[in-house]
Amino acid sequence: QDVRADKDNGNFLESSRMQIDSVDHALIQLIGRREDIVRAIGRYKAEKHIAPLQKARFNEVLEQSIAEGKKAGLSPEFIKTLMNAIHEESLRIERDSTAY
Ligand SMILES: C=C(O[C@@H]1C=C(C(=O)O)C=C[C@H]1O)C(=O)O
Repeated sequence: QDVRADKDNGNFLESSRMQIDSVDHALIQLIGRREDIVRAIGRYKAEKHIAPLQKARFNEVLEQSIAEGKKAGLSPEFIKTLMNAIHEESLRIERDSTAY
């Protein structure tokens, strides 16, 4: 059962959840911005006949993200899961971009 207003006298939960909603909003906007760039790369690659998947580049992205995650107290396993999910979406978008 979810804890709501009755047990949240100082509104700690409510205000913390508002902060989470705001961070989530920013997170989604940022991922959208990232994928806009990917879409442009996808169009460029289609024109030049370059494959969407670039393993060496993605490994670089992964390593950089794992290092950044470490500074932010996030586990390498979590960063790998997160970045792999984002990368999957990138590849989907790039394959779509060839249609434009
Ligand atoms: C965006 C690119 O295309 C793909 C997507 C990547 C990403 O989302 O970071 C990285 C490498 C590629 O597999 C790229 O080649 O840079």
